[in-house]
Amino acid sequence: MRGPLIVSLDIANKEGLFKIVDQFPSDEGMTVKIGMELFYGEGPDVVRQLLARGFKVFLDLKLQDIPNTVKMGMMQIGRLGVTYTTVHALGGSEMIAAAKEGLELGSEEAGVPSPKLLAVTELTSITDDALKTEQNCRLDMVDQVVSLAKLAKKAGADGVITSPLEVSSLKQQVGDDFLYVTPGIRPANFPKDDQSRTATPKQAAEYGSSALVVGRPIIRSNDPVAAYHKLLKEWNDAN
Ligand SMILES: O=C(O)c1cc(=O)[nH]c(=O)n1[C@@H]1O[C@H](COP(=O)(O)O)[C@@H](O)[C@H]1O
Repeated sequence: MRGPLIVSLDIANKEGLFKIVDQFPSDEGMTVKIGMELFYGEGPDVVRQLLARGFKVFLDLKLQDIPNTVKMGMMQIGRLGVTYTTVHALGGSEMIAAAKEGLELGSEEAGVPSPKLLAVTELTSITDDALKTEQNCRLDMVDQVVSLAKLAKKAGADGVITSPLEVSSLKQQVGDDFLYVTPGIRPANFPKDDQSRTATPKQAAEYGSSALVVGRPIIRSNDPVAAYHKLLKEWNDAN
């Protein structure tokens, strides 16, 4: 079975959040992603409320700092009972290993399962050109993403975040025993917004994505539940 279609709830406050969330049945084990906008405004209580309603939560704060600071931050995240969380792979192998250690310590202390640690490779907003001219990277996008994914895997991450466009190379070069979670998902005819490396749910399935992350095409829709089910069907029905 295919992994989840994770709905990214990039919304400013609890009122706006629950206006959308309450339209979805919470008994389907659906996974929702909370990012920095909501978390900085509302704090960890909003995560607890979503968990209490039966949602699985992906807490996406993309930590990147020295290893000890990340470890201590991840201990706090580990206590919450979320299913996934993120670091930037560019923080390095020691930082990724420290993040994993922090998650395990925090979750063990709280008696909840340890969240899966996903390392962000190159953001899906980064173009091939920006990789070369702004990051001064010698590698092509695919090779850079593969290199970061290998580093993240060796350091103990459970998977990476990347665009669907790199997934088939990742599966060949990094292996099937690793999660490839892909944002940058756009239905045909939906604007790219600030995303650069995009694909439809069907294309992402064909490339071999483990799970999708979709925000604006669902939450900005007039009917978020219908938009979710349409994309979910496209994801589940693809070969
Ligand atoms: O870590 C992420 O989730 C992430 C990584 C990345 O490279 N690109 C990316 O878009 N995301 C997140 O995925 C979501 C995509 O939202 P939409 O572009 O609205 O579908 C946002 O919450 C981003 O923060």
